[in-house]
Amino acid sequence: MSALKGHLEAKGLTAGYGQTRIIEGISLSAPAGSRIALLGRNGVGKTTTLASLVGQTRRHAGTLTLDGVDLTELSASRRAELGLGYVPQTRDIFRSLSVEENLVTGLKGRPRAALEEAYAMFPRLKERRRNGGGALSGGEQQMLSVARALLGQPSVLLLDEPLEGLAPVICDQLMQVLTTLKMTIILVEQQVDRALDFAEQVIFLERGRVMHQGAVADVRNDHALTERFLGVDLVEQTGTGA
Ligand SMILES: Nc1ncnc2c1ncn2[C@@H]1O[C@H](COP(=O)(O)OP(=O)(O)OP(=O)(O)O)[C@@H](O)[C@H]1O
Repeated sequence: MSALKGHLEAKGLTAGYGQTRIIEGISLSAPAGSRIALLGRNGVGKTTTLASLVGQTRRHAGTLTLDGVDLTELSASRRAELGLGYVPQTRDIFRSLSVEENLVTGLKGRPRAALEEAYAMFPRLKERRRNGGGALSGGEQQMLSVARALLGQPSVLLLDEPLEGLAPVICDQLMQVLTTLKMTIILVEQQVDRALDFAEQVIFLERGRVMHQGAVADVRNDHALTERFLGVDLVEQTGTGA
């Protein structure tokens, strides 16, 4: 059996939109199979970081490798083919296509029978497979967006605020599914508690830079860290303190 793939390594990534640099010198290492929460206050560059990893921003400096393969100069579509899966904050599903047609766009040449993987993961999508993407609830749209990314069999999955606007029970279901996945996952999420329950490592961003990378366990107990980078005292907020 081959070793687990999905070791993503960024070094000194500086990128933005046009001439504007939003992230500066981002270095991060996501070992194969690791789960990383990318956190920070609004506007610090979390979305831009994910978009830069998948090749959707303008790069000014830095390098990116996946399992030693240099992705730096590769297009977004080539990066996707090589294993980067992306679920953007906008859940970019096709509203005029049915659920099943949306899923088919994620197959990337795989046989249609692979759709059953998506339906097994999210039975709700099977029930709704003939419905238009635009007729789905927010939770169903998010399931569709995640399922479509997974059909491409990525070795790294980048998720941008997947829980935004979803009811708590749907958040529970989605996180439950994500927990079963055997791949590298980088999660941007405003629901910090859920992100920390899910991840092993945390990266804090501030003004487009990585300010801290460490184990979740250390972050949970460090009031100063969470207060500084998130503006919340997690220990107080969740009542898990002394
Ligand atoms: N397409 C764009 N063109 C120009 N500037 C942009 C664009 N998208 C984002 N920005 C700017 O980049 C900065 C970082 O935004 P980004 O969305 O990456 O942060 P974020 O940490 O994900 O924020 P949030 O938590 O609010 O989603 C912001 O100042 C934002 O205005």
